[in-house]
Amino acid sequence: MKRISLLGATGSIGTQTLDVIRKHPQHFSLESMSVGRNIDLALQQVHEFAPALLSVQSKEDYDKLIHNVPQETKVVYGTEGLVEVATTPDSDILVNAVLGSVGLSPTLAAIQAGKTIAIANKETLVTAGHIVTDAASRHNVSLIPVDSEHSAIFQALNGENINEVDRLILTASGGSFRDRSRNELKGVTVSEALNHPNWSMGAKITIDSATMMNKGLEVIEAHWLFNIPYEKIDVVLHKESIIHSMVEYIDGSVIAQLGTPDMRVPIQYALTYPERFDSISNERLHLWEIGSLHFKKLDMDRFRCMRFAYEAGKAGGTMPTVLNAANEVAVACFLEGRISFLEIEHVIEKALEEHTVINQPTLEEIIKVDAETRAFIHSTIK
Ligand SMILES: NC(=O)C1=CN([C@@H]2O[C@H](COP(=O)(O)OP(=O)(O)OC[C@H]3O[C@@H](n4cnc5c(N)ncnc54)[C@H](OP(=O)(O)O)[C@@H]3O)[C@@H](O)[C@H]2O)C=CC1
Ligand SMILES: CC(=O)[C@@H](O)[C@H](O)COP(=O)(O)O
Ligand SMILES: [Mn+2]
Repeated sequence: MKRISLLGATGSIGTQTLDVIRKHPQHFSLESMSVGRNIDLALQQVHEFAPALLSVQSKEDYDKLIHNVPQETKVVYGTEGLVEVATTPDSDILVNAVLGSVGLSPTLAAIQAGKTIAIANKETLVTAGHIVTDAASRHNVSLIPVDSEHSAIFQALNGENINEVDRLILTASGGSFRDRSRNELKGVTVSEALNHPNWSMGAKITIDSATMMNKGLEVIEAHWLFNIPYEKIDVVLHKESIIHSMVEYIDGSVIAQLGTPDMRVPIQYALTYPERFDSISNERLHLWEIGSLHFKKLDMDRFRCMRFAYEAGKAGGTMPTVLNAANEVAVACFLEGRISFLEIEHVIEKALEEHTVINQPTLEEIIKVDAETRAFIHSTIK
């Protein structure tokens, strides 16, 4: 029996993690969970899974909830609440499926507590990759990827020698606007942008897919998870999202991982690794039904956020922190209808241009740069 702590239980990855737990009750139990603002769903989840600990985002929601949860469930809130969930003494593994760089402090706390981490939350690795990976290696903690591309690479690296890797090849669907030119991006709506062709995901990552910032964040995530230089990480457009990513070795062999687009597969693999359990879904990959798979070279002038991400990653230090914070705020403003789709990349570019990189930043410096960048974007947009 593996006892699980789950950050972001009410989200897309969070609810699919609960599907996996529900499918294998003899193997998994939910020890603790956090939510943001979706208190109604949180209550249902608490009644179904009976975790010992629940964290909510605000004191206000804590006050509302405290009398509605069973006595066996302790309720906490805020960043301290996230940290308490992440470090639950009785849990074996943390699934980090919270959204945004708010995931950084619970991740670091979990590492210090020696917890294995199934990591979906990419913003944490982008904003402070060197701090997270240094801490994980010092505490001998495994970071098991959940993101579909990184799970694919993790599987393609299984049993191989990392020194014999020539390159990592991440696949990108191209997102909601993959068939439009830059000119055709003027005036696109939020609901068009939220219409991802292959995956059903949370709003922020769906917009990131449309701007291609998602793939940019994933390049930086791959750099930190697999310790591979940016020059050896490529992205190829693959509109079907069937090949989830590939590793090319020095002898020219390419090992890929394929499957239908279903996040419950990589989530479950992260929880069962190195074993595999029965699939949660009956749907199998029938290549004859798909017929053909397509691949295209990535155009960095069309998808400018890809260029920003490579440049920020290569610049290193606090540059990826700026990239991430600017993107988080810009996407939130787009979702609120305050800026246009193309303004997302415009304000991110401004933030990157304004920033003077700090090399090997401390955690305090990262937190400060994150806050300053958010303030800068808000003032730019105002
Ligand atoms: N969805 C997917 O298929 C994939 C997602 N990822 C990554 O996983 C992470 C989660 O994505 P996804 O599940 O789509 O996101 P969602 O928006 O669907 O869910 C986010 C979760 O985090 C909670 N949350 C948001 N902000 C806060 C906060 N400030 N404090 C506490 N809790 C908060 C939300 O709570 P509530 O809803 O209650 O407010 C919700 O439980 C992201 O980093 C994403 O890039 C990676 C690969 C695939
Ligand atoms: C499911 C998943 O891992 C997402 O990150 C997905 O990859 C988004 O698809 P694209 O970014 O390729 O559009
Ligand atoms: Mn992904």
